[in-house]
Amino acid sequence: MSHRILLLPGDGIGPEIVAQGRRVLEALRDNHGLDCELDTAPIGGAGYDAAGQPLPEETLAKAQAADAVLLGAVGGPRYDELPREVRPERGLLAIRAELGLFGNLRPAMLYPQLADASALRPEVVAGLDLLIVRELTGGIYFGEPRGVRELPSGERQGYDTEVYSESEIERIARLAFAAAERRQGRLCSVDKANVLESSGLWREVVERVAADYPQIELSHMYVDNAAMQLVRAPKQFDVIVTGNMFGDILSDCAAQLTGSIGMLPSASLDERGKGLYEPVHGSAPDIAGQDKANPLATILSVAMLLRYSLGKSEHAERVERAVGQVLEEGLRTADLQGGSRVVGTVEMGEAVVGRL
Ligand SMILES: NC(=O)C1=CN([C@@H]2O[C@H](COP(=O)(O)OP(=O)(O)OC[C@H]3O[C@@H](n4cnc5c(N)ncnc54)[C@H](O)[C@@H]3O)[C@@H](O)[C@H]2O)C=CC1
Ligand SMILES: CC(C)CC(=O)C(=O)O
Ligand SMILES: [Mg+2]
Repeated sequence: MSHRILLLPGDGIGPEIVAQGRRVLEALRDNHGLDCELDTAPIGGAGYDAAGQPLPEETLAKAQAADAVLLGAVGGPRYDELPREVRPERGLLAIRAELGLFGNLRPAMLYPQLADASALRPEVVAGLDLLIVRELTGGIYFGEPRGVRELPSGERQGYDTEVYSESEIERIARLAFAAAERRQGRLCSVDKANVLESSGLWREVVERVAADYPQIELSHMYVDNAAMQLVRAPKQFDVIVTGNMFGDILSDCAAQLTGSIGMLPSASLDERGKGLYEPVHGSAPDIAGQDKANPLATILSVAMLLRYSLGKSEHAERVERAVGQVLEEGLRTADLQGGSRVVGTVEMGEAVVGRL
């Protein structure tokens, strides 16, 4: 059966890095028996330019029909003056919501070849392998009401709402407990239950779900401490489960432990395991169009796509081994310290394809 994969390059460095992800998929198709059909559609600022909406209807229809989606990144200064409803980032939030992608898996793993590139001392990060499970379609990024209102004094006030229902918390908790079962059996739930009502309920529901997973060691941590612990002693974590905004912030923080945000892939899954795959980083306008972006987070997202949505673990491992090999050979994009040769986006992609 041919797998339909939709590519959504987006904005900024998005087209450059997705082009390298595409080459990997094409090489697997042409030389390693991966039966797939690739299609492309605009999203984010590119969607706005093409169709006046950050998530054009045709793009959504293609994504719904696809077996898996690979996305680059959206956003950039060109679009910052647009009304908020049509900003590129709204297109990303909308596709996550429309596809029901509530479960965002963000592994942060240190390739041993990058021990020198980590922001932390080698002995603190050696062997680092943690997984952040971020709730992706609820919380303050989606909560209503939101907006800017005028107070009686004439002053304007901006407001957003953090909301989580029991069912939303329960399904992300189950996904995280199941992930912990397949890993080292430790789950840390991160919240701000000392202050927020929504976090109080979060903690209560996670505790309730824990009764079904007696073999998992569950702990709770406030998000401010979790940010500190991630940079103090990250290996204490196996799986972290948290809400949308806390997970967004903590995963950028975890990126630095692995050497660069250009190394972090992600999978966003629906209830049936259908998914959208994207690097954790954004559209990096500061380096867009300069052949400087690290394509490895996108290429590692291709590996996650192969594993989770296509059930092709052998192909996924082939991609991950190829990434390890180019790092072993000393190739580095400019965001990564160390190595013996700095290469651009295209050359890094070519090198991975060459090692497949
Ligand atoms: N998933 C998405 O599409 C996301 C989009 N954004 C959007 O991206 C735009 C820029 O946001 P920023 O806050 O600057 O975050 P960013 O992640 O785009 O960039 C932060 C820093 O990391 C660097 N960086 C990011 N990816 C890299 C890569 N692959 N290789 C080398 N260096 C890389 C950038 O050059 C920059 O210095 C904004 O419009 C923002 O809304 C931000 C985060 C996620
Ligand atoms: C534009 C944001 C909604 C996306 C983001 O920062 C993320 O998902 O990591
Ligand atoms: Mg983010």
